[in-house]
Amino acid sequence: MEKIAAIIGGGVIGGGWAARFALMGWQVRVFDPDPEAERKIGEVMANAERALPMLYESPMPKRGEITFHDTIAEAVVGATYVQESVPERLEIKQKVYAELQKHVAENAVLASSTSGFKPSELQEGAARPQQILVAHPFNPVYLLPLAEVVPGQASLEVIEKASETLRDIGMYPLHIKAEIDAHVADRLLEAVWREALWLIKDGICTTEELDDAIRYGFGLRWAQMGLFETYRIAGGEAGMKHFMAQFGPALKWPWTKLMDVPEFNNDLVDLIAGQSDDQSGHMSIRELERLRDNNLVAMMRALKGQEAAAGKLIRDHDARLRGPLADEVPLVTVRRTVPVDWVDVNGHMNEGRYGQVFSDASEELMAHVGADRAYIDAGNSYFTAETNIKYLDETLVGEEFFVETRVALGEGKKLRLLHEMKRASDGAVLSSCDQFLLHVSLETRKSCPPLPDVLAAVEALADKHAG
Ligand SMILES: NC(=O)C1=CN([C@@H]2O[C@H](COP(=O)(O)OP(=O)(O)OC[C@H]3O[C@@H](n4cnc5c(N)ncnc54)[C@H](O)[C@@H]3O)[C@@H](O)[C@H]2O)C=CC1
Ligand SMILES: C[N+](C)(C)CC(=O)CC(=O)[O-]
Repeated sequence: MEKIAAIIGGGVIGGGWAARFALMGWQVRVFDPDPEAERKIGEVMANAERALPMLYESPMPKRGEITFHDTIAEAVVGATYVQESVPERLEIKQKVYAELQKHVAENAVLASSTSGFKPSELQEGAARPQQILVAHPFNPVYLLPLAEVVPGQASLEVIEKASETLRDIGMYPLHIKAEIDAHVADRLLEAVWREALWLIKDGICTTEELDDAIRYGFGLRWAQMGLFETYRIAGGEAGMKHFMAQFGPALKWPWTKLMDVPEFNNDLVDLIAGQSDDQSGHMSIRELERLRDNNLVAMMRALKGQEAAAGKLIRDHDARLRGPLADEVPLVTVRRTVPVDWVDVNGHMNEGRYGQVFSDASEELMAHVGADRAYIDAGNSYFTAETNIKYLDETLVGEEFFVETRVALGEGKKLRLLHEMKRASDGAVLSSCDQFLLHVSLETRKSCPPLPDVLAAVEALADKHAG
């Protein structure tokens, strides 16, 4: 069944949702009265399609289309999931929900991106309050996985459907059971923001120094473990109890001004905006976005290797995206995008990564002939004895490519694979690899014939690929 999402409001956040849904294979229908909405979403999509596929080793789903519609009624046709991202004004949001509920399917999910409103405020006066909930995302929506799901009066069915949809597009639905203004994460962000405004206003540090205080230290810690696990470790062997005993009294010391808000006036705006211009004014917002996206991709890919938090989530999603190989000649064993962390000082994919690409291709082929994880765990495998890689053209960051693999020889314990790595946009051959493998027993660490089923599958492929 075609998956259809409607995006109501296509600004910074709606654009990010549209891009994530489309890149994950959903048809996306947008309503936004701004005549510039299509251009703006196009620009967000350009950044998103460069960055999001870099997170994955598996082929991405076939991209969905983004279409633009003149009314809410038209935009919600066929939608099972609607994400509202109109401005943070309660009266605008409530009007949008009244219109939505006249046209949308009764079993569709209506989710709001609101940063601060409680679901009960959105549900007030609605025809079907149980259909509405909050799914609060983080910018850039196409890369950051968290969505705070706050149900209020939403039914269990709607909560479950919303969570399932969010997981389908690679997100992490965090169910916040009680509703409060600004949910959980924005409460924390707002507290840090207020304290930061004081520090700048009082002349303690500049915007740049404050950013340094985060990005060289605790920001890195938070990205992988959050607050409480980090502080548990900081308590030493005695853990959290000792940490609290040591730092508890500081709660009463003047370490924080959080109860107090700096006066929001033009002087404060000019002070912060002026320092921010000095710090980052040499780059456009789009350039800053690309820098941010590269850093986020590299960090999340590193966490993927450690199976930590967001990294583990993406790794598991990767596994769900990976299907069996299509039975075609030649076999397409790899389809992916060159991520930022694979590029070297020459600005192209480093030669070491080609080895990884062809190793991934042969692993896929092995799984295809039955030499999969279970086969290896049972004590049999193939070892590579020789590879000859030719680098034929440059492969650049963000480029999509695929690998075609042929079995050139499949006799007894010998397996010879010919791989060709091709650019997806024009089919140009970027690299080739002639790889010779030997079947081995993992017990004796010596070569031996494959088990009969694997040998038969290898021989069948060699026949199919002959010539
Ligand atoms: N900007 C951020 O960092 C984040 C914002 N949010 C939330 O997302 C929502 C949207 O915020 P942004 O995207 O930042 O705002 P934005 O101003 O960039 O986008 C709002 C869009 O809604 C459109 N719009 C206005 N009235 C509309 C209507 N009646 N029907 C359909 N579209 C309409 C506008 O033309 C505009 O394109 C807000 O609720 C905000 O709290 C959530 C997470 C982060
Ligand atoms: C500033 N903000 C309240 C709109 C921020 C958010 O809601 C989440 C984010 O992306 O930081």
